Amino acid sequence: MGSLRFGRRAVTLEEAQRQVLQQAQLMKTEEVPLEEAFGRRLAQDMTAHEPVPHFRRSGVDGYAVRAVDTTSAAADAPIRMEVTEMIPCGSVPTKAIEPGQASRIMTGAVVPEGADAVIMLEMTDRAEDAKDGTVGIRKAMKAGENITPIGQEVSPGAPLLERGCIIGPGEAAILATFGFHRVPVFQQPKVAIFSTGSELLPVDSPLAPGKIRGSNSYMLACQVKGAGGLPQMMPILPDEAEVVEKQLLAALEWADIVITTGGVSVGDKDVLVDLFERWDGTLLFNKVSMRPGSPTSCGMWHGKPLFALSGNPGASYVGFELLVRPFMKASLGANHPLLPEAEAFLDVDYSKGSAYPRYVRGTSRIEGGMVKVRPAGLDKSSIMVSIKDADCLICIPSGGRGAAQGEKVRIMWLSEN
Ligand SMILES: Nc1nc2c(c(=O)[nH]1)N[C@H]1C(S)=C(S)[C@@H](COP(=O)(O)OP(=O)(O)OC[C@H]3O[C@@H](n4cnc5c(N)ncnc54)[C@H](O)[C@@H]3O)O[C@H]1N2
Ligand code: MOO
Ligand SMILES: [Mg+2]
Repeated sequence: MGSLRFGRRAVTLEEAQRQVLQQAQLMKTEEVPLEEAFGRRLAQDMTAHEPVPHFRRSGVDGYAVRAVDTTSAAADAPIRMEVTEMIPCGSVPTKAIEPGQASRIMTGAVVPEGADAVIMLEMTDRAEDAKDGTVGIRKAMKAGENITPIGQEVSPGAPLLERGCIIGPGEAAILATFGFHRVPVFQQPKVAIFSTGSELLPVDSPLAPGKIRGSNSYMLACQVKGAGGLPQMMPILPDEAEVVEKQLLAALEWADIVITTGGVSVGDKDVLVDLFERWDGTLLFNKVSMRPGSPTSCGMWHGKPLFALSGNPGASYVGFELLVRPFMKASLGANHPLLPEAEAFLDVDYSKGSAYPRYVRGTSRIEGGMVKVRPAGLDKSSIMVSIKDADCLICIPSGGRGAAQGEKVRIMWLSEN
């Protein structure tokens, strides 16, 4: 049994996160069509090169007029104006508005020169009813009314999007508006996911005595995908250090990140510990003062990170959220790679003390404008079934007493990206 198995020095979670983030390098960039960029992270800041709108735009269907011509207009005293033309969306007015004139105009169309207000159709007499080509204006207009000035929404040179942002609906609309039909995005990290353990069966296997179906790879692949990576589920690894070394080295040839689960504690068969005894990589840490996932280890091997997560499903899930996701987010240019934090109130007593801070999978609800949280299920690192109910991690400080119902606690929001 090697020296790394026992007497490990635990680093705090914050220290582990700092070390992991220090290793993160920005992914290379690529250009993809806008419609393929949804959910990806933008690889450069975007700035407006045009104003929006780029012409004076009518906000209503009606008539473009000079406000000064309408000062004495009223519902019972319409002013008749000569209608010069009809301006639909997408075309350009051909006539400037002179005193006493109006142009029929549609929402989104270009307001003609000379006009400084657009009166809604409902405030006019139907021009069609007048045989003389005039329209009755029944309301006094103010200058600027119902006209969006050039650049009101965005002026040229204004910042539009920051590098690292996720391209969602709002971002897609901005990119389309400004004609970015090819978008610079960060390449998605390729993540090799290995489960270790001779007890693990493929998911299509019937159960056998002492064996279980491996679920961590599937769970982690989902997490990787949500975090913007390309997961590759690898064959289940046996508890043999030479085989594990060979397989991981092969994966490091093409993967940007390698994740293993299991075999990282103090058991005789905990094969990742054996690997760390014999490899030529650099161990960053092999113990974190947190529950679950205290044996979580991380090292750099051939310039790539190897995250060795605990085998227990709860520990594996939390280890990914607290260490792997931040690394991935940082590699993809996110400004805030760590899980966002908030304050919440405990809905129930949590009496389990711990030598290490706990990151309890929690379910939140809003009551009276306050966030209330409770453990998503039985809080044991071996419990898998409640992971689906967690929307946050409840941070319980170390110490013997846990935390009482009603107590204010720090939480970290879990999200899909
Ligand atoms: N004497 C001690 N025993 C343990 C300690 C300790 O400090 N001293 N630490 C405990 C803690 S904490 C954890 S967490 C686990 C960590 O175990 P490993 O990371 O070595 O994981 P395994 O031993 O391989 O498996 C643990 C558990 O998880 C199941 N497992 C593993 N892989 C999968 C998978 N892909 N899908 C589903 N379930 C999986 C495995 O069957 C075991 O039941 O060690 C404690 N023990
Ligand atoms: O610290 Mo272990 O990873 O929870 O049971
Ligand atoms: Mg073990």
